[in-house]
Amino acid sequence: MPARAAQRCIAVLGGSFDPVHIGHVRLAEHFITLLQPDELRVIPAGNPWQKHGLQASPADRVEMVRRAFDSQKVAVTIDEQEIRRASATYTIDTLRALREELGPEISIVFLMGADQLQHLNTWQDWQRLFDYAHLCAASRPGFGLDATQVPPEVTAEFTRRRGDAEQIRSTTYGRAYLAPGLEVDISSTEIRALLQRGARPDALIPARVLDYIEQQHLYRN
Ligand SMILES: Nc1ncnc2c1ncn2[C@@H]1O[C@H](COP(=O)(O)OP(=O)(O)OP(=O)(O)O)[C@@H](O)[C@H]1O
Ligand SMILES: O=C(O)c1ccc[n+]([C@@H]2O[C@H](COP(=O)([O-])O)[C@@H](O)[C@H]2O)c1
Repeated sequence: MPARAAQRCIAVLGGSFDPVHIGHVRLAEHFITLLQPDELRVIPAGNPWQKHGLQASPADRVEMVRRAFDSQKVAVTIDEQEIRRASATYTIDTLRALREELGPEISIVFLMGADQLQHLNTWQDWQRLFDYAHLCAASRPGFGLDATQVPPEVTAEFTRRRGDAEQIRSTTYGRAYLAPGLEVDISSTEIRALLQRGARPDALIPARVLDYIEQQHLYRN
């Protein structure tokens, strides 16, 4: 199926979100500003096979994500498909399901931070991801986007497929985009450690997410 003109554009942010933080929100907002999508689809991972187990339950992660993305300029959908799927979470399965659900005339744009770009070549069927979606990656402190930090085959694929924001918005899949300039030095790992020590990382997490963490006594041990 050749890429065709897109009627609408959906930006997709997948993640463990254990817990969701301001880095995730800023990543999404960066691409919302750039691409002006019609919808942001946030997809909490069910069973992220490259991580060593998650601390919060799927239900808690879904509720935290709901709270974190409750005031965006675009429509936001929290999509629980990966949580419903029992098997390991592979993005290729998710994008295939999204394409099936949305049909051939929607631009699907999968967003990620540079840490994931740096090992994209280890993802299941990573080159086939472009058969279903565009891929956009943003910088992250400690993780650059340039060829010295990204595996050569990933850099080659992103160079070959490079598109601008308008091409990504207006075609359905197959392009790549690198966004330097996002420098939000926050990670879930750091937040879990702070919470475990009894700190209150209110500058790192949306207020309503921190309220939920406290109410539910999450990440205390
Ligand atoms: N501060 C950040 N800047 C840019 N991208 C980010 C940032 N934090 C997370 N991301 C991206 O968001 C997606 C989901 O990340 P994830 O939920 O694993 O958070 P994390 O902070 O990396 O978690 P952990 O510390 O547990 O590994 C990934 O594509 C990741 O690259
Ligand atoms: O498809 C894969 O093999 C794959 C490998 C690693 C990560 N991902 C996806 O990348 C997104 C961010 O993952 P993480 O581990 O940073 O939370 C999330 O949607 C994961 O399902 C996907």
